[in-house]
Amino acid sequence: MSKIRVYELAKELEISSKELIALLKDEFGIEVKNHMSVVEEEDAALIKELLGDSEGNKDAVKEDSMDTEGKVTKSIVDEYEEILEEEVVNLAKKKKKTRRELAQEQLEAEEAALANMKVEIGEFITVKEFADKLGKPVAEVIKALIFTGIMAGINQEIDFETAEKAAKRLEIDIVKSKDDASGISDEKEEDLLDVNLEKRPPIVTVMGHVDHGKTSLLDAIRKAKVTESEAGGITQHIGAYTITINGEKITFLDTPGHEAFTAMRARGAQVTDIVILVVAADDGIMPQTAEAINHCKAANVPMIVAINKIDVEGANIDKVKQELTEYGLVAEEWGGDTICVPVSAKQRMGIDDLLEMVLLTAEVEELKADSNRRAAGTVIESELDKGRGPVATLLVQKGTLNVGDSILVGSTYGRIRAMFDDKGKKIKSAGPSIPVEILGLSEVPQAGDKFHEVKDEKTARGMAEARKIKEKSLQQSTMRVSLEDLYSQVKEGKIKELPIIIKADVQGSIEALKGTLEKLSTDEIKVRVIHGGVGAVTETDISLAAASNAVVIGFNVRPDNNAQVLAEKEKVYVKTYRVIYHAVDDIKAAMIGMLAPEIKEVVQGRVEIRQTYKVSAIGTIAGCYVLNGKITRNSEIRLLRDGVIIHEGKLASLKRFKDDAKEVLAGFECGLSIEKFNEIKEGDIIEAYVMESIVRKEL
Ligand SMILES: Nc1nc2c(ncn2[C@@H]2O[C@H](COP(=O)(O)OP(=O)(O)OP(=O)(O)O)[C@@H](O)[C@H]2O)c(=O)[nH]1
Repeated sequence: MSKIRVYELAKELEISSKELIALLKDEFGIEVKNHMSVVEEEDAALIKELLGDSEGNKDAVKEDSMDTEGKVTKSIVDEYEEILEEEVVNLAKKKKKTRRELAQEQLEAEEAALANMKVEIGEFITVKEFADKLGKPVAEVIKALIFTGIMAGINQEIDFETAEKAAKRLEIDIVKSKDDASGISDEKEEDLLDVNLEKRPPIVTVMGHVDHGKTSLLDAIRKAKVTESEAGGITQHIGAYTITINGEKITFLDTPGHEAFTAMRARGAQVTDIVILVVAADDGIMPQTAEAINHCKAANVPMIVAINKIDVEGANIDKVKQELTEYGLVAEEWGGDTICVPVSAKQRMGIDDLLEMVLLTAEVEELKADSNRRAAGTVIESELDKGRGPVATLLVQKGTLNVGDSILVGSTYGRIRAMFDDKGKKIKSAGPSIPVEILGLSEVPQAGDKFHEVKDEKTARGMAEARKIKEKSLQQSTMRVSLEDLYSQVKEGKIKELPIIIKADVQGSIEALKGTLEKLSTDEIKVRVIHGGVGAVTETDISLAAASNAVVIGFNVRPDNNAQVLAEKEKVYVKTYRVIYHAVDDIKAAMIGMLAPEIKEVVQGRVEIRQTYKVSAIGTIAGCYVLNGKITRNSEIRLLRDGVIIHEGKLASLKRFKDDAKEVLAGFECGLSIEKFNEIKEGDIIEAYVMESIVRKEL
């Protein structure tokens, strides 16, 4: 077996023999005596590979080009060879396997270490700090950022996602650090901060149909628990309050109704632990009760039913329980698991029982939080006060919030200057489930925004600014589920369920659609109707859809104006049909990725009918006002009464004063008549639209 001498190898590797001898010993476990010792060719090749010289051009090394240490006479060389060769070879043979293995292991370990060597960074970092962490020149990092579409200066803060994209270009892996100096990380990492979980008070929202007694019940609860000394002088100060019963606290959110609840949820904030559903015993389940039930179910929040107004003549508790069963809520006393408590908000009857049930439910839910960590929670309400500046009611959900703390709230920030409790009393700190009013924010945040305590105001400001930039780009890119991309989303495993909200002109259609649609469920995707209701598609439906990532299907009804605006803002997919099987076909096709090319309807505007005249020769002529957009002579139109489609067709005439008009814009009056249709009434709305043919993208 041919061998190579240490000095020859050292020469090839462009290091000194001394260095090589040390390297052989330390890194490869090969012990050689001096520069004249021999190294087996195989080992030498491996060493060369590891040290970067794969050529292994040992022939180029000549004896007379030895390094300084190699200036020895031939006879000494021979002598050494004679004495040592056998020894070294024996040693090499003995160690050969181990050495090779060792080298191989070393190589593998290094590769693994390289693969795992990820740079940790927090949620936000300045470009300079980022470059330092990556060990790259700032200019190179800025260049990488530009390639990812971000123009950033050296001191500008970038968020983790942006950093990740830039790092990818630089072929460096980064991970979000667990110990983020800013104090904010994603929800999962947030949970890591919860070390010492203790019981916390439940947060309760009251929902129900109009006039069933939500406000009265909240009043009754508040008054029942106000101590004698407080009575009279205390008016509630903020949109949430905490009461104490049997030494235990309960926090009530004082914005009754599911609109606020769902609007918050659409913003990603779920603060309510338990919902009290108020149903008047003399009225039973009404449309908004049903809506509330569906909203709670969609949010997976436990409900307690308060059967109210039991003092009223005609109150029928059993009838309410019976009606509840139609919504899958079976009273406990009937063998189900829905707690029903008969109460009278007016007579203050049953209030204590109700509160006890709330505590019991809270117990079962095991509501916990760590009060010894930095604070986090949600904005309940906010306003700009002339004298005090931005004022916000915050619900602390984790940790303890103190006066002087710096917080990041949505895309605004501040340092808490003053803090008040629900009775307007100045306080210094607040723990989990406690609502407080705070001063000191730079701007008014939005209800539903989350807040986080951060290490200082400077960090808070930097992060708020970075969030604003991010929000802008997000606004352009957020897309909720739509039928067009349903199939690809299912295939990519992004969704496993298609929640649907159905609005129709009659209850029968809802039932029919619900049954048929839910039967379309496959192993890959479950179709689930989360809410159905009679009437136009409203803002509440859109909020629920946004909160649940649902699509809205209208049957013979249309979205009202506000709903249309909100749907556009929230990017909720709304589609209306006039034939049930068209809706079913569409969903079926979307699920298997076979949506046919369609003619898409583009709404042009809405016109309000203000007056009608009957002209015997022509029929009904309507005096109108264009509310928004425009109407054109050739528009397709549909006539809506209370959101329900009464007629679809074309215009017979469109006039401005006496003259025929091609189009009339928002803010102008016009006269019109409808082809073969005379039943126009004051207050009706005409929706003008055109059909545009769009080629659906291949799914
Ligand atoms: N007899 C009787 N009347 C009640 C009771 N609870 C509420 N009411 C009355 O019912 C009416 C409606 O009560 P509210 O508390 O305003 O109902 P609400 O659900 O808050 O109504 P909105 O805020 O309009 O949605 C009021 O006239 C109350 O006085 C009750 O237990 N018994």
